[in-house]
Amino acid sequence: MGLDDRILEAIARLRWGEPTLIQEKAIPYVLEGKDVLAKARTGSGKTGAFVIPTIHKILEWKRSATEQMVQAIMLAPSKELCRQIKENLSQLTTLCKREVRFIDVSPTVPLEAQRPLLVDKPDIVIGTPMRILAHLNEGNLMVKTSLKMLVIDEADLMFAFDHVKEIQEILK
Ligand SMILES: Nc1ncnc2c1ncn2[C@@H]1O[C@H](COP(=O)(O)OP(=O)(O)OP(=O)(O)O)[C@@H](O)[C@H]1O
Repeated sequence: MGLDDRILEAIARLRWGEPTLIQEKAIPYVLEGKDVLAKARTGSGKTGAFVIPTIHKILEWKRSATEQMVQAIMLAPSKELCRQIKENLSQLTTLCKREVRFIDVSPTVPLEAQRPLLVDKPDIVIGTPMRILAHLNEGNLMVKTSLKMLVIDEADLMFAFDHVKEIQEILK
């Protein structure tokens, strides 16, 4: 797939021998910059299917970047799912920690406590739709000119639990 060596080494350390089917199918499209809508059963490696190409793209963009910016937002419907994405990112960025920075702004602490974390403009911000929207509205998170990637994890749950309005607001 032409992935960055630091990602491949992290994958090797996790002892993930082969990509899962969803990873094999989805990753090349994400790398090409296409919009991807993917569906697979629980435990099939969906998180890796979006986390791996996001890390690769950020490493690629950073080679020519002149300033630090928020480039990707990952939305999940609960703080537990946000934590899962963050753990996956931690595992897969062990060899490029300095280059790829991320924070989880799910509602585990008050909004105000997260403001200083966003000042540094991490490359990836993970959060629930409501919390991401609150940071956008407060001006803590500014992505209008920098955002390159938006991930909606568990999209079926997101829409079932009526996060549609928040997601539409975020997209504006
Ligand atoms: N290529 C791979 N090879 C081996 N194990 C993998 C691979 N990709 C992911 N895994 C492992 O498989 C497990 C399930 O992955 P993951 O949580 O991404 O699945 P999921 O499809 O997102 O599940 P859910 O629908 O519950 O969110 C995790 O323990 C993860 O570390």
